[in-house]
Amino acid sequence: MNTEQLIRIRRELHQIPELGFQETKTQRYLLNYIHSLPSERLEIKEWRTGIFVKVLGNNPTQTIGYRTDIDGLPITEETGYDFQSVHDGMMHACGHDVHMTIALGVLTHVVENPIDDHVLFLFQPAEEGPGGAQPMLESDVMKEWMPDFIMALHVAPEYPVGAIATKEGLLFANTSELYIDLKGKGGHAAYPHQANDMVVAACSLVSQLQSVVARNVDPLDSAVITIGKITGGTVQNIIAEKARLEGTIRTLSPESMKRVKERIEALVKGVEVGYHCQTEIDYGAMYHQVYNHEMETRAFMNFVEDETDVELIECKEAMTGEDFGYLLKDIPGFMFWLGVQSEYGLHHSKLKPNEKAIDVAVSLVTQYMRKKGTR
Ligand SMILES: CC(=O)N[C@@H](CCC[C@H](N)C(=O)O)C(=O)O
Repeated sequence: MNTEQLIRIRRELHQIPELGFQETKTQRYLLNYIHSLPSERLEIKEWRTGIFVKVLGNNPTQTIGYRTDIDGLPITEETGYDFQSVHDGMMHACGHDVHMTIALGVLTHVVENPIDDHVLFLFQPAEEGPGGAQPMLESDVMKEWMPDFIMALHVAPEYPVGAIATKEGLLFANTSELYIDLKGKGGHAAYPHQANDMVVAACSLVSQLQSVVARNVDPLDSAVITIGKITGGTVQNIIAEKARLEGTIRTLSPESMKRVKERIEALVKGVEVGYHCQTEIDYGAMYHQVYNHEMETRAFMNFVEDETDVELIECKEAMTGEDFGYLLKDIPGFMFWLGVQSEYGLHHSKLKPNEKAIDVAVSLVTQYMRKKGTR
């Protein structure tokens, strides 16, 4: 596929972002494209709003896996692109449009120039939540088609266009969503002594939560608690009966996730007592850390350095989460960042990944697959 076709695909996908497990138009778009390829070597299985595609190898002894995520985010786009999202309040603000395009580029290449081994492509829904990797891994299709190795990439606005950044071992954090509901007693704004105000309780709790990372986590370890959304109350002159905090927790080990949660639970209990209210905590979706297999990652890094012109950056771990971590728990492989140099970062309404990175990634991934899967 040439650059022009890749960019057209990226822009078309960019226009139709959909939330996790609602990616029906995206799935249709991907299927239409995949069905346009010569079919002799292809086996295609739909899985919920995702797709498994197996490209049969010439002389297979193993299966190489490649995963892309396909969902968008609930963000109103402000890029000013003339191919802006046509779905109100939704945007590909985490680069999954670029990820899908690269996967289609690699798939096309492998169909047109088969390697010895089979290649399995996972078009995975719901990476941003509630998580598609784990159920996809547990699916019957995966039991039948389980790859021996798997790789994936994620765009990185902070790195130069087309550069690759990765490391052996821990790459992305453990994550857990965090939802806290507070229920007190509403009332007239002029009679605070007769009510239990949940806006005040929620504000206090948000401040207290900051102390967990500052005071309960070893400074040489790392953790993040971000509250991204607060809702509560009805109008300006009624004391709020209910409030809800929505956030996420990030830690560098499953053990510190447990400790951070214990501290959050203690603080929420304190608010319950202190503000005479009922509380409920829900941890929503949790993602296992992305842990790159040492040997596989080192082999890839050596390949990038010794056999390509692509810039290789040995990066630090990041507090981002990725449910690709579940796949790496069971299958040897790795993930890497692909530099797309954008002024605005991931999850920003003005994220503009540089499209020049697409060609670089398609060529790099296909070259590596060919090296791994040809005898
Ligand atoms: C790469 C990236 O941005 N991934 C997301 C994963 C979200 C996990 C879950 N919904 C959560 O918020 O904990 C991220 O926010 O890091």
